[in-house]
Amino acid sequence: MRIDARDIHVRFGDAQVLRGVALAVGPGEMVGLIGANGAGKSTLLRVLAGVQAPGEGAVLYDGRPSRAIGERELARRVAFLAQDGEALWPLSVAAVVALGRLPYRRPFAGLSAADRAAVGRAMGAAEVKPFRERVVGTLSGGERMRVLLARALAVEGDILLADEPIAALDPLHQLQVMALLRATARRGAGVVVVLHDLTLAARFCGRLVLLSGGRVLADGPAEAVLADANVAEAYGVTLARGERAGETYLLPWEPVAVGCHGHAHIREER
Ligand SMILES: Nc1ncnc2c1ncn2[C@@H]1O[C@H](COP(=O)(O)OP(=O)(O)OP(=O)(O)O)[C@@H](O)[C@H]1O
Repeated sequence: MRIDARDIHVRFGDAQVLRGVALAVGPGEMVGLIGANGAGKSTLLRVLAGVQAPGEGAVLYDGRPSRAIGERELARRVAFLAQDGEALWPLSVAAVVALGRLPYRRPFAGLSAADRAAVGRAMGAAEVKPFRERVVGTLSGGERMRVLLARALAVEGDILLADEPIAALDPLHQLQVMALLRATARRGAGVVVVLHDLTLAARFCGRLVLLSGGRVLADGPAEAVLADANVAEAYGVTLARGERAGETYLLPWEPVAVGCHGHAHIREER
């Protein structure tokens, strides 16, 4: 499925959060959505998921608006992992992951064999099987995040929208979840993942979309999107860059100096 957001405007009260954002994602694409705190990444993801209506603009799913597809069909095709899924419910891990199959189930019907297989695959991929019987509210933050990821994977949709899925994870699980998302894209899903880690964004995402000031400041391969000028404008920092085995790593280094006219400029390396 192709998801195509056109000229999206979102305003909350006086704050214009998105102003004319366009983003189209096709099957097999792994897109990293990046930008500073408050740049509008979660808002855009919610718009793509169909849970936040834009003030202006439209989101098309294979050329059709969500109302032409229907809520249930959309929920089967577009999986959404929200940022602050607190999930302190008194439910077992397996029951939470099974919620990902709700769009497939008939009212009051249990899990079908296909549902159980999808739940098993998702729990295996997100490595939550060891605590499948635990109550989800008793898990650590990172464990819980992997359970919510498993719930989104269990949907086995055409599109996976994941809002900061690695923010609470230890280094090994960060790498594993990024690899898992990339594998999901390689199997044909369109994946959009919100990230703050620019190294992992650059390494794992074939395409980055950088939001700043409510607009798309840059959209393309990591080398181009993470050019010094874009990073300075979007984040107000310089990056230190290094290379390992042909891949670049990037560290936030220092705030950009602000010139006398209020223009940010990057301090020369000494
Ligand atoms: N329901 C709302 N009501 C009012 N303001 C909102 C609402 N939702 C978001 N905002 C504001 O819109 C802006 C964008 O929020 P959003 O969550 O999309 O940012 P983000 O890029 O995901 O940020 P972060 O990196 O901090 O998660 C923020 O300034 C936020 O305070």
